[in-house]
Amino acid sequence: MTDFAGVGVIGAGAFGTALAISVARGGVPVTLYARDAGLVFRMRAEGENAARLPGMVFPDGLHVTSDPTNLPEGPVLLAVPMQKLRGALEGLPDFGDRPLVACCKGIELTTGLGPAEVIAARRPAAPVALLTGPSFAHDIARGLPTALTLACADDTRGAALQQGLSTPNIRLYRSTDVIGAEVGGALKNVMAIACGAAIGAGLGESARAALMTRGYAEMVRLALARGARAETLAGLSGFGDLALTCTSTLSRNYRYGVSIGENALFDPDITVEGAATARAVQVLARSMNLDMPITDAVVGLIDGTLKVAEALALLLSRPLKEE
Ligand SMILES: NC(=O)C1=CN([C@@H]2O[C@H](COP(=O)(O)OP(=O)(O)OC[C@H]3O[C@@H](n4cnc5c(N)ncnc54)[C@H](OP(=O)(O)O)[C@@H]3O)[C@@H](O)[C@H]2O)C=CC1
Ligand SMILES: O=C(CO)COP(=O)(O)O
Repeated sequence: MTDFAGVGVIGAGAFGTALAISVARGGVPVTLYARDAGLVFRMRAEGENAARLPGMVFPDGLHVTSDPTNLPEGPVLLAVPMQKLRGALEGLPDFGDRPLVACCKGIELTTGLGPAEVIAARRPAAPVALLTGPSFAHDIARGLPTALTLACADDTRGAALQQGLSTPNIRLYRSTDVIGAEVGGALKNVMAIACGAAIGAGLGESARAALMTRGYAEMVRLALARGARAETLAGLSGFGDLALTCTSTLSRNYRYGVSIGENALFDPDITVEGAATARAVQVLARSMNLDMPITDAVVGLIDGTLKVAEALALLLSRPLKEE
């Protein structure tokens, strides 16, 4: 299935661990890097990542390390949260000409850049790609079928990665529209927070459908303004992930939104990419003179400057317009 000697995965969170399990099950040697040597010790002893993906037994061919120079020759997948990506790169070796594949979703708060752009800025000589689309880590690790987008500006390189990183349960579709795939993966989390808040506040399924649809319009608006293709947003990395994340209680972004709608507490240690990304997108959109009312509402909800009823009133009182 692959020409790669092996695959390295940076970040032993839920997603990095799930990807490592699936690729190794496909017969490709994988080394999973965690910065915490204690966690590496426990994962070796227990044959699983009990902290992030309990019950998912490591297959043969999956190795763990706390030394990032120990990764095999081949692509390196970066599966850390978006706002941690730049810092993670600073602590990692150069990796030469090995392809670096961003596996995170979001926009960097300090720069307005997406994950592939951050990697390209920090590692200008490396080939860069993006793996994104609708999938929960638990589904991947359980071997359930998933379809994702592998985006790479260099189509030849993208084809090799598509071939090499597809697994028995991950079917990869290829795209050269990296910006479109980045924007879709980032914005769907913002919209999932909005949908969760609506459901949590008892506004109903019709309100959720409206938010998903008008949220999709915001995704396309930002993507087109950044030079992406509209059809990318209609694919797995946009519409596909929007559909999954806005409708499933397995989504952390959605559950965070529900907690806002219910006025309930939410564990601050849980990764919720849409929160920082909503703020980053608001800044970006304003600098580009783009109208992003749902994103603005989500920022207000997260910052506590808006209650759900006030956000709703703001959205509903906007001037009527063509769809
Ligand atoms: N979970 C899912 O179902 C999916 C997640 N994703 C995306 O994957 C990305 C990661 O999410 P997920 O795995 O769920 O997050 P988790 O919260 O489960 O884990 C994040 C991991 O990143 C590690 N990390 C943070 N900073 C660094 C660093 N500087 N160097 C090395 N490792 C670091 C953390 O290590 P430590 O514990 O030491 O802090 C932790 O293991 C997100 O962008 C998310 O949107 C995409 C699809 C599905
Ligand atoms: O990206 C995901 C599904 O595609 C995971 O969503 P959450 O980060 O909201 O759990």
